[in-house]
Amino acid sequence: MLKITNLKKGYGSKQILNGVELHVKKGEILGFVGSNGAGKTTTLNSITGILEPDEGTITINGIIKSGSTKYKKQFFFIPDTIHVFKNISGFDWIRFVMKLYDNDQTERMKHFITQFDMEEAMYKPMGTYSYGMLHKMMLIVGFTINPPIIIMDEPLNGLDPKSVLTFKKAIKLYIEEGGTVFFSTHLLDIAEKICNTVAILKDGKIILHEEIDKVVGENTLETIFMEKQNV
Ligand SMILES: Nc1ncnc2c1ncn2[C@@H]1O[C@H](COP(=O)(O)OP(=O)(O)OP(=O)(O)O)[C@@H](O)[C@H]1O
Repeated sequence: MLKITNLKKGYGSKQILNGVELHVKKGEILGFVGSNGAGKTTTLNSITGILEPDEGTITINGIIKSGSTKYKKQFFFIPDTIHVFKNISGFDWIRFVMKLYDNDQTERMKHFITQFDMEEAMYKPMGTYSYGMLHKMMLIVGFTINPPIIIMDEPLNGLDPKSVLTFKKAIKLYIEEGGTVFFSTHLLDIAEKICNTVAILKDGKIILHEEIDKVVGENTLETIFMEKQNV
């Protein structure tokens, strides 16, 4: 599904990604973890085209990363910091994104709007949304357009407990329908519950990519993570 080969990226003289190798298979709900500053956002931004890496190859569904619509339609990205058109309503914006993806799924959109308790807010300008509401709106868009892979940077930031539950249910449905999820998080307990695989980024490389059940065993993901960080 998503294949990253020898990904390298530095800022000035500081090397952040130093040969990332990762093959995310269809059906994975991958928790992408690493310490602050490990390079998770840099990796996600390299996949989604926000950043140009120094070296490496990225493909989704066999399509090599480029600025093409074909590549962009393979994923939907939910960044940590969400910038929106402040005067446009969430509803109008979702309809616009559905057109971009050639995927008019009005009934599905209504379903997720209700599930995320956003019925009232969707008709208001996005400039009035709280941080959590912006995240919910992006999740509604992602699950509505149903692309091959949804990539998210800290998607649970700002979500209330009910929305976290809705998020879990939506992911389950999306995976059953053939989707793949790649999300970065610091919430190891939640990652352990939601994800079926985990990848740890350390010193610019993936030092572990494994099924959660296999890696955790009698331990917790937190313990394994600390062990791998040599803490
Ligand atoms: N535009 C930039 N210019 C210079 N350095 C940068 C830039 N963007 C990121 N960095 C540095 O690259 C490193 C990796 O940053 P990145 O945001 O990818 O890490 P992260 O794993 O997502 O961190 P966190 O978990 O804290 O969000 C950090 O040391 C950061 O300061």
